[in-house]
Amino acid sequence: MWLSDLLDLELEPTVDVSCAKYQHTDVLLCHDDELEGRRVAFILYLVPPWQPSDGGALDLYSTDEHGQPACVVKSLIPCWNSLVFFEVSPVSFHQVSEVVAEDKCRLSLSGWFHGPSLPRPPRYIEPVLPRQKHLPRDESVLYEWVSDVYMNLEQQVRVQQEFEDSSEIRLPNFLKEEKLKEVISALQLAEIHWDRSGPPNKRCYEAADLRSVPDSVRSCWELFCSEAFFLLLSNLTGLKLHTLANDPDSEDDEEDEEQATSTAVCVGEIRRWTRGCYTLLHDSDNREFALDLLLTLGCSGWQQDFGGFTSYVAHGEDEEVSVLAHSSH
Ligand SMILES: O=C(O)CCC(=O)C(=O)O
Ligand SMILES: [Fe+2]
Repeated sequence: MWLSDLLDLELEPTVDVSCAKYQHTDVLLCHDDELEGRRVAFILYLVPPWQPSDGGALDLYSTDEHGQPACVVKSLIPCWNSLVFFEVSPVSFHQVSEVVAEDKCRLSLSGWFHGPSLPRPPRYIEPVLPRQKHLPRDESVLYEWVSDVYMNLEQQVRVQQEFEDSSEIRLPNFLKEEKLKEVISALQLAEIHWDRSGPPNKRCYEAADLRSVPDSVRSCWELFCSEAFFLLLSNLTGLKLHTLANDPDSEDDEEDEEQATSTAVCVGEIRRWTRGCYTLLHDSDNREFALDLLLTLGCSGWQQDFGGFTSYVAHGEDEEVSVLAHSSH
């Protein structure tokens, strides 16, 4: 009644409540709480004396012109027996920042009051990143960069078979050792301009401004975008990523002609992942076939519990279909 009067809205007599416990390293990433009928979110904190340096703040986000979360504009430090509530709306983005205190437990009772649903604005559709056709580079770029073993035709057939069986493959020692070293040290030494990627309800990591990367990094980048690399990838995967690639599935010329007009394109980024970085599953706006390629740099000695793995979930399913842990490259 009190809340209904205060907010001047009709609330249902029942309420959702649950108890949450956040401890060292726990976090709840940016979300808006929106679900049919949820109108007011509340949290009652049952915490020991809490400092901003303990983490675990309830961070509230501003939104941009597309209604997407932009930056944290308010951080509420939990406090014993204090009640926080806010209206759930398409712009009520918030997160619980990582608890960094090692020995404190952030306990809370939280839930939602329900009422008539509000009309929602249409979901924002992100523009797709510009894709590019391959760069005209002949196969000498492959001999310069790619380990000899992957240039061997028999080995390419073996890789292709394994890829076709499991839809994923890890190619250890893919780049020539000296080239890899060159790229890693250039990445470490150079003054690269890193931009934070968002919005935080979808992703949070840093991407290099390609204009600021040193030459060896740019050359490595161009390797992956090169015409010769598209052909190599076709051989390694059996996918027709280039008009000249063999396509074992198509025997008639008509199909070949059709595919010739739809040569693959590529898009990518040089990303830096540090503590607190993530990408979140979200409804993707355009469903398409794509080959994901990841080259991890500077991750030797990486261990499972460092995090930073990539997980794939099939559309409409809850379970992961595969998890790729990071290895040296
Ligand atoms: O515990 C908090 O401060 C917020 C929790 C929350 O946002 C949620 O459970 O949806
Ligand atoms: Fe929430």
